[in-house]
Amino acid sequence: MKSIFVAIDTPDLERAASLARAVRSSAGGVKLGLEFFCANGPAGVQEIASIGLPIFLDLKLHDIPNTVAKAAQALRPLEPAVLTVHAAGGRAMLEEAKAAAPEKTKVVGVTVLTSLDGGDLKSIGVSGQPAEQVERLAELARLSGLDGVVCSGAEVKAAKAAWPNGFFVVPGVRPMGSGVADQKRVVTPREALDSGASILVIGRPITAAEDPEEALRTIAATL
Ligand SMILES: O=c1ccn([C@@H]2O[C@H](COP(=O)(O)O)[C@@H](O)[C@H]2O)c(=O)[nH]1
Repeated sequence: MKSIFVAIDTPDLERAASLARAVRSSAGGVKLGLEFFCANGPAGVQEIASIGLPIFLDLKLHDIPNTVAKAAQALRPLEPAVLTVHAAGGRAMLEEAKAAAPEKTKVVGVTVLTSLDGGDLKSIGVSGQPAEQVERLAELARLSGLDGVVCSGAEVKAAKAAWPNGFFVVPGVRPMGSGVADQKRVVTPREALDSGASILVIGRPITAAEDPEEALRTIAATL
C-alpha cells in the first residue's frame, strides 16, 4: 500500500489540482485541510476527488456533539477515506461523529498537534509531556469507537501497542535535512513507518519542492 498522503495546503483550486495530478501515481492519497476547504468548500473537494486519489478530509472538527454530528452528516456525500475530529472534544462528540460519518470513512481523533511541545501543553493547562496526553486521548478515541488517532511519530509505537488494530496517522514527518518550519515533534518518514504509522502525512517537503513528484518519489524510496 502507498503510505504517503500529500497535504495539499493551498486556497488555490488550480494549484491544488495540479499538485494532486503531479503526485497521483506515487501517493496513497491527498489530504485537504481547513485552508483548502474554507476557500473551496465541498465542490472543491469533489473536483480534487475526481482526479482519482483517496481524499483525507482534515477538518479537525471540535464542537458540541450535536454540531459535530451535523457537520459529519453534511460531509457524507464527499465520502472521504479519512476524516479528523479533535479527540479532546470528549466521548459523546467522538461517538456521534463516528455514527454520523459514512461507514467506510475512517474517523480519527487528533490527539496532540505535532506543532506543540510540553511547554505549549503547560501553557494551556495540560500537565505532563505530549506522550502522556496522546496516550490518554488515544484511549478515549478507542473507547469511543473511532478508527484511530493522529499523533506524532514519537508516540505512535506506544499508541499501537495499546491499540494493535488502530489506524495511526502521522504528520510532522520530515526527510533528513528538511526544515521543520512550525512542527515541533518531528520524525523521518522511515522512523514513522517503522514505529507503526498506518499512513504518513507530508506537506511542504513535497509541495514546496521544485518538482513535487520527484520529491515524493525520493521520500517513498526511503520507505
Ligand atoms: O497534529 C497534526 C495534525 C495535522 N497536521 C497537518 O498535517 C500537515 C503537515 O504539513 P507539513 O507541511 O508536512 O508540515 C498539515 O496539513 C497540518 O494541518 C499536522 O501537521 N499535525
